[in-house]
Amino acid sequence: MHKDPHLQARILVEALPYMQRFHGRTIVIKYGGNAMVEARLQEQFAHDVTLMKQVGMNPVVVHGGGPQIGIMLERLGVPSRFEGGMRVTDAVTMEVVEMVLGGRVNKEIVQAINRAGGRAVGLTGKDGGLLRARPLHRDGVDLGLVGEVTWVDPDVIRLLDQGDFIPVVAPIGVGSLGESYNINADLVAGALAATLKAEKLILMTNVAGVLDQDGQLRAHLEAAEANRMMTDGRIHGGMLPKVQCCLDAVAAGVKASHIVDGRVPHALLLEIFTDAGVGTLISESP
Ligand SMILES: Nc1ncnc2c1ncn2[C@@H]1O[C@H](COP(=O)(O)OP(=O)(O)O)[C@@H](O)[C@H]1O
Ligand SMILES: CC(=O)N[C@@H](CCC(=O)OP(=O)(O)O)C(=O)O
Repeated sequence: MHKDPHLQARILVEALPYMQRFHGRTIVIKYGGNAMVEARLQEQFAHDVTLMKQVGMNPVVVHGGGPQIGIMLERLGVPSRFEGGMRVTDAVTMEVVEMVLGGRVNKEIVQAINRAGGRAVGLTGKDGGLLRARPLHRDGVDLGLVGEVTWVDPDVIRLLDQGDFIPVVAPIGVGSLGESYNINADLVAGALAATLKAEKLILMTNVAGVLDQDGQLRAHLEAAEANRMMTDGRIHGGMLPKVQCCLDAVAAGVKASHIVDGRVPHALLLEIFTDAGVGTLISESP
């Protein structure tokens, strides 16, 4: 399955203890960035998730798709803008978001995992009442149908795990009147990891991890230092919600949260099965 002999050797030597440690455990993965759009990386991701399942873990995939939504909105001539990293979502935009995320993107990932030998099932937050949501209010800005998760009903995920299926979740929530909400995928992954008391939350992105002001990768950040970096501006922009979501997850009982470089081939396997890992580990302060 994996053609890189160097990687094969490392995994053979280092993986066994991790396989034992994570057996039967839930690992929530936010899949996004280059790893999602580059065909070769997507194929590797699908193999990695399938392997995790085959050796007894319960991977749960939450996917993004911002760029794919942007392309479709442009094609349809629907203007789009972001406020504080969130796509302002009116009713027409929501229709497109639901079609692109719940349809095209979700099924592409399901198909990639199935092709790799896994059994994936695609869901949105509407399926089985998985993700209840309400409007996200931020600094008085009206974001329309952008949502935040208010309640996770994990029954459908547990059922799929027991049936040896790999759940693939599109970040769409449902309101009390059945209306749809567009939720940032990192936030959905964090909420799911917290509810499932996951062993790990892994956010795949397009940078090496959390960088210091001199561009050095921080391989490990404890909560107190992560908070300092957010306050003094070393962590800003799109990295802010990621780090906040990792901190929320560990505070809620997730053992460790990781921000990993999805541009690295087999980033997921390296993170889970090797001693060094890739990217930044965020944990509670001792
Ligand atoms: N300390 C930091 N370390 C790394 N990236 C940071 C940091 N602070 C801000 N960023 C920015 O956050 C971006 C990652 O967030 P984002 O683009 O929203 O990711 P994604 O598209 O994967 O969700 C980086 O490209 C970088 O511009
Ligand atoms: C509210 C909001 O902004 N939702 C995102 C949902 C998709 C997402 O989060 O995709 P990425 O992880 O690829 O950015 C959006 O509309 O783009």
